[in-house]
Amino acid sequence: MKDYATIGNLRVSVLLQRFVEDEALPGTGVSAARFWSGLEAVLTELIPRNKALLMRRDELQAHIDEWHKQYEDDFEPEAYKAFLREIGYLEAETEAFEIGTRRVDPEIGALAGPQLVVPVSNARYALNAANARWGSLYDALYGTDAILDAAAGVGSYDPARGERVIAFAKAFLDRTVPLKEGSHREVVDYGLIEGRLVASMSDGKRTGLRQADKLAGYRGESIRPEAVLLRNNGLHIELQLDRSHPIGASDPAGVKDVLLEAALTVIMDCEDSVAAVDAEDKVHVYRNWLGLMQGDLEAIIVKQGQSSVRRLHSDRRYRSPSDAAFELKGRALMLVRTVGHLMTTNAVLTAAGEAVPEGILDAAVTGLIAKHDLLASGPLRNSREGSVYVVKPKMHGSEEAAFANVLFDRVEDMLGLERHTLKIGVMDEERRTSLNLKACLREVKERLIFINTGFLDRTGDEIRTSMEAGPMLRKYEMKTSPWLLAYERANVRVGLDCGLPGRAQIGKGMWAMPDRMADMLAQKIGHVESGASTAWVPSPAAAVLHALHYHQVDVRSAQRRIQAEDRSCPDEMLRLPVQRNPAWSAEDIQRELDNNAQGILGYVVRWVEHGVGCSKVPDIGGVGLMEDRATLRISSQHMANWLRHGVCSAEQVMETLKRMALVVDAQNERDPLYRPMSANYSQSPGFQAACELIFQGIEQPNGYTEPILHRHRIEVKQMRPQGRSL
Ligand SMILES: CC(=O)SCCNC(=O)CCNC(=O)[C@H](O)C(C)(C)COP(=O)(O)OP(=O)(O)OC[C@H]1O[C@@H](n2cnc3c(N)ncnc32)[C@H](O)[C@@H]1OP(=O)(O)O
Ligand SMILES: O=CC(=O)O
Ligand SMILES: [Mg+2]
Repeated sequence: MKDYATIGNLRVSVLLQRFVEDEALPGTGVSAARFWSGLEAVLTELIPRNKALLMRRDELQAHIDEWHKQYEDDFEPEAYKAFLREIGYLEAETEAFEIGTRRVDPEIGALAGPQLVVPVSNARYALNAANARWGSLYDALYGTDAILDAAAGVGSYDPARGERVIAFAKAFLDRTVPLKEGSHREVVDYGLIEGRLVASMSDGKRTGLRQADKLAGYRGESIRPEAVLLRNNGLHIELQLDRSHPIGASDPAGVKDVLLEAALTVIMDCEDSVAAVDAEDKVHVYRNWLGLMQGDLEAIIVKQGQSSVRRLHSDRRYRSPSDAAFELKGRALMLVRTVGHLMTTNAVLTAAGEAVPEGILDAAVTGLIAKHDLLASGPLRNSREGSVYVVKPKMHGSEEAAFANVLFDRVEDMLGLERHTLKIGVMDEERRTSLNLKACLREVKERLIFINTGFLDRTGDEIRTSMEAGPMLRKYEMKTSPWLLAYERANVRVGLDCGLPGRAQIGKGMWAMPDRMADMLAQKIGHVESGASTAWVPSPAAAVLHALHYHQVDVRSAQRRIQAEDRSCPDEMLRLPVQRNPAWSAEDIQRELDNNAQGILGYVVRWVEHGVGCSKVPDIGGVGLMEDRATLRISSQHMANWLRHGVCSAEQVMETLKRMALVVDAQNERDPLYRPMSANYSQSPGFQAACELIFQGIEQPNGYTEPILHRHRIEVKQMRPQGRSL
């Protein structure tokens, strides 16, 4: 087969071989022979174990399906618990322990702030995300609906809107870095004298900061600085001063912007927000990660006819109040999310011609690439502590966490890395992990750097696990249902009990309405109050706005309060989100189906036909929702569940899909590469994939969408090799 090279007993796609040998290996001190023989050894050892873990998932699901076929949701909680224990779904209680992770960067261990997620396949967005460590508060407020109508932020500058933005920003300064007297609104000049901030007021008086130690530094001349650096709850705020700038000129103190330290960390995602189905796609994803780790990734940006090159930002230079030069990181600390244990990739084949577990290949190649950062081969550092931060999704229970730990051990050995260099962020997003979280964390306790409530996958798993118990609640009711609230609380509790603060993040999930920033400002503070040291945001502007929450709430104090209160009740997680005796009207049912179908089609058609792994898709109310594979898992499993329990018929689902396909076609009509699904439903790969996800939803392993999406995307790529990929 000409596309594959035989290396030892493996057959490696030539695209991958060339990438690894010509681009990734040079400079790492790892030879090609060592890499490939190491990979072969890891695969030989771990493939059987990986397969056994997947079989165990199916076995447990089959037991649970049987139980519900017998009892539906009519059983005593204790009997259900005993059953889950008996089949090994619920693991034995874990003795108290604390994690022992060492060499973590402050962004993970010491600081609390937003975590941005980005599909690493899109270099333009990935660079933007890495640079979102710092973001303009003025832009985030002006360009979104955070404080004013979003529509008004488009077009030429609106001074009235600008004034509201500035007033908001100065009120924020008054709350977080207040002056001894008066307001930042009244300041006409900022300067430093003898290491202290001096604010001259419009009435001629001078004042300083109420807490002098909130001054962190400055840039320019101390008496006439171009930037004043402040710090609150560990996060920096830069007042940018420039009277020659149009905004600075109209500001009494010459403030042209307030820059916030925003995305402390960013997850470069190789998983649910990307569509990578073959060696070509995998190499594209790996190449961008390499560019980030070597510091030379570039993207050409064309805006309003002007072309520019986007690169990683340098570190930021300041002088301290006592006049010593220092730098702050200019980029978010980068983590990489690899895939889970389920999928295989034909980028590498075993001697028997089998595709290998994609998660194993990801661990080896992303780890190899990160060695460039560890060896400081490029101009910019990611981890100053010499760690590689890997986020591991979709693990079920402690045996799968233990498997990840062994995999990381083996990859460290093959790459010549010190033990526990590869850190792990555990996505708490499958029911078997949530219920046994402590046991899972114990398996990775020397390398754990985060837990995160991935509530989207978790909801999909909740639906699939209890599929046979009855019809599920409507989708919008899930977010406030008892199991989910218990899961969110238990996660924080376990994180605190296992000593994560100081060593690892306790993280919360994604804000999935990227255009609804006012709602995010109002609601996402709840994440910080609930003890999370980070939470996911979908865009740089959202990172800036979410950073405001960490100025408002001191996370460590919130965590101490939570530890003292102990309101978590893990057994509540076992309350099934089943709607007993549903009394939904025909309109309610149709609305739910319409909404799910629109989201599924809008996302799937772009995934399968264009290789776009994350999209903003309007729901039936017109609200743009971030859709990725996890949200697709929820919608498709939900429809499969209602079909299974006769809430709707197959004909109704098909009618709904065809009607919604017209809506999605209309939404995409300006895209010249888009092929309408309604032109020929039976020939539309997107439409067919959507149908399979619903009508064959119950047969999908744990309700995952990857197998169907991959199969259809591969077919499309074979038919139309020119199809775009992001
Ligand atoms: C359940 C889970 O697993 S959640 C985790 C996976 N999900 C994600 O990673 C979501 C990440 N977010 C995204 O991919 C995008 O924001 C989407 C798809 C939701 C919306 O994308 P778009 O419709 O293109 O956004 P929109 O047009 O509003 O904004 C585009 C601009 O914002 C920037 N942007 C948007 N999202 C991001 C991001 N996550 N990181 C960096 N920059 C971003 C783009 O770079 C672009 O700016 P540019 O022109 O200067 O390059
Ligand atoms: O990965 C995140 C989720 O919510 O799922
Ligand atoms: Mg997920």
